[in-house]
Amino acid sequence: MIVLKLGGSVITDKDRPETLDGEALERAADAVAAALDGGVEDLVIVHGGGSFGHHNASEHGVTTAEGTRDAGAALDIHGAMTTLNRFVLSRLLERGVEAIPVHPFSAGHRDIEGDLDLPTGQVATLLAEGFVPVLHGDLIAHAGAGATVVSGDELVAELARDLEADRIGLCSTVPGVLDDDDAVIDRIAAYEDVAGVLGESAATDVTGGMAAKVRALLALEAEASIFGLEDLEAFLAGDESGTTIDSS
Ligand SMILES: Nc1ncnc2c1ncn2[C@@H]1O[C@H](COP(=O)(O)OP(=O)(O)OP(=O)(O)O)[C@@H](O)[C@H]1O
Ligand SMILES: C=C(C)CCOP(=O)(O)O
Repeated sequence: MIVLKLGGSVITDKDRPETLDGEALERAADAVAAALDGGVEDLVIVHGGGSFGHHNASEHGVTTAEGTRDAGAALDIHGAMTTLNRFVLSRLLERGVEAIPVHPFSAGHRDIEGDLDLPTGQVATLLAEGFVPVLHGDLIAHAGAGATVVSGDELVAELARDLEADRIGLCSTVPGVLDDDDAVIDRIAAYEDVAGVLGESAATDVTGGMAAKVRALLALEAEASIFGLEDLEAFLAGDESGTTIDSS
């Protein structure tokens, strides 16, 4: 079973509010369709927000920790994400991928500590029935805070743990985690080893950029990869690509 995140920075133009990167999304959808034709069976896709969601959340002052109790603001942020989700689904459906949306806002919650609880029975059942579930970064009910943002990276980690994923990949706009000289770091085993080079996203982003990604993946028992769009096909074919995160 593969859990794949299509980063919002890849499939949108993250600097322009609510703008797709149509060409990149088509390339990603082509790679997914080719992998399924080539024998990949169980695939869960999660996509991020990019220029959908982050701008709206930022305008309303909402992050993964700062919530809102304003239903209008909540709908604005969630609505931007479901709009992007429809675009992603339509590109996959056009290619014969049996893609089905799963909206985290209607499924999960955070407790008072901010810990995420995401039921995955519906995802497992959709997989068993031959569908490709497509989740997305979203808002989520948060005890004591109203509704906060849940990033696609957190969802990937939760799904990978619960469904015991064999492979975990984050496709982003960079070819991997980069060092001070912009070279791809092959392997990361501990946060302290790379803390100095990890930063936020260069664009508007409320979920912590590369630093949050590495943290979320290091908390997993299984290995995970961070790579660019040019390596998506290779990752889906089983190759090692970009940066491998492995804390074991
Ligand atoms: N050491 C680093 N190596 C690579 N990228 C880094 C590093 N430090 C910070 N970054 C930033 O992190 C960004 C990737 O994180 P970002 O959260 O934007 O990606 P994404 O998951 O693809 O998008 P989204 O969060 O919208 O889904 C890069 O574009 C870069 O600006
Ligand atoms: C900003 C929202 C609503 C979701 C962000 O998800 P991410 O792009 O995976 O961090």
